[in-house]
Amino acid sequence: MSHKSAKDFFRPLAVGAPLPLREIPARPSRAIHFFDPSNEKMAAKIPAMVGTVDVLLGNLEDAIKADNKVAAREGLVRIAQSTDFGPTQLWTRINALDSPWVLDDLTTLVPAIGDKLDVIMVPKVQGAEDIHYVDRILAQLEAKAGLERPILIHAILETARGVANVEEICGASPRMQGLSLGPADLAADRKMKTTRVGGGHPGYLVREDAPRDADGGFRYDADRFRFQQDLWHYTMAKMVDACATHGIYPYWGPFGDIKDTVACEDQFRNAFLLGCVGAWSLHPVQIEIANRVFSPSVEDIAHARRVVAAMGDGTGAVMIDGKMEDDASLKQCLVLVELAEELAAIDPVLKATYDAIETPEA
Ligand SMILES: CC(C)(COP(=O)(O)OP(=O)(O)OC[C@H]1O[C@@H](n2cnc3c(N)ncnc32)[C@H](O)[C@@H]1OP(=O)(O)O)[C@@H](O)C(=O)NCCC(=O)NCCSC(=O)C[C@H](O)C(=O)O
Ligand SMILES: [Mg+2]
Repeated sequence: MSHKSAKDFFRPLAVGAPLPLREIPARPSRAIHFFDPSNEKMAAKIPAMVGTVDVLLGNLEDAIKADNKVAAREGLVRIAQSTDFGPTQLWTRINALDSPWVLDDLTTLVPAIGDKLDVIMVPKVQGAEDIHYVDRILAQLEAKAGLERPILIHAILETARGVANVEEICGASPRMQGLSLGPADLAADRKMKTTRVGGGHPGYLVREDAPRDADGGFRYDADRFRFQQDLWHYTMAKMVDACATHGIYPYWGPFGDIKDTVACEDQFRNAFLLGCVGAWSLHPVQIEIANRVFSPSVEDIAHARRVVAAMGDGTGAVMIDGKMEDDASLKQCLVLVELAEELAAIDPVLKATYDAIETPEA
């Protein structure tokens, strides 16, 4: 595979297109809230959701009926043109690159609402070639529309080949903003034997060893603990490493069991702890879960600030509550403190909560 030279990497791909960004801005994106712009009831709710969610995403791909594809695209244009999004980002998910709709998605959206669109989510990305294709078209459309800032690209990791190529996907363009894990399509593509959208499976487990009976034989029929395992751990960790390597952002995707808010919270928290910055919300009830889970807790910030204060110039080692802290744990604490600062800048309630934490003297 041929790579661009370093000097060409940050050149615009079309004459007149905006300069690519050298750093992807760390904008809060705890919940990427999906809505169907062709669904009038849903669409009517969007203006009032501005400011309550970090990202509103007009979905054009799966979950939109084929007969409604054009209405969804036109609905998104209408909503974007008539709404002031304030601090909330506007994203869209375009149709798959091999679908009959994607070219019209791009050629309609960029001229009409390119100045309002922050990120375009591209589904079923297989390799760098898919990103290169969208990258060039976006540059041409941006140049034609006279846009002043580049629209970023977010890829969904939802094919086995995409997972195998995750590193080259992350590094394919300076437009790459992040990746989401799409568990439903990925399960199908891998021929996993599940029927769910995210979450675990009661059959994917590890069982406690069989106890022995008095004769030393094994009692295989005894009641034994079973521990459900995480179907997604490998892929999520691989995605997080690839994103961190390339300075872009990883996200958990959807959790389809809307009523099971407890398991949704678990799924989101696993993602948060492993390095993801957000997850998708499919229903209004999932926004609060994502906003809470992907914001550092008061306890974590209180502890992190203590470590920062105790570590002074950042070198050496100290004991806090019986635990050794050094520059490696300090760096972890700074991740949380910096995230809290970014979130406080857009969320006044969170700011008041973090401000109220007693901070130790340095
Ligand atoms: C999941 C839903 C179909 C549920 O809709 P519904 O049955 O209408 O739910 P409720 O009756 O509880 O709704 C209550 C009210 O809230 C409004 N509503 C519902 N969802 C949304 C929303 N996302 N945004 C805004 N408003 C919403 C309803 O209209 C009700 O309003 P009212 O009657 O006035 O009180 C539905 O939530 C839905 O379609 N969600 C989005 C689904 C989606 O986008 N799916 C695609 C992403 S997941 C995916 O693609 C898989 C992935 O790619 C992979 O491969 O893993
Ligand atoms: Mg999908």
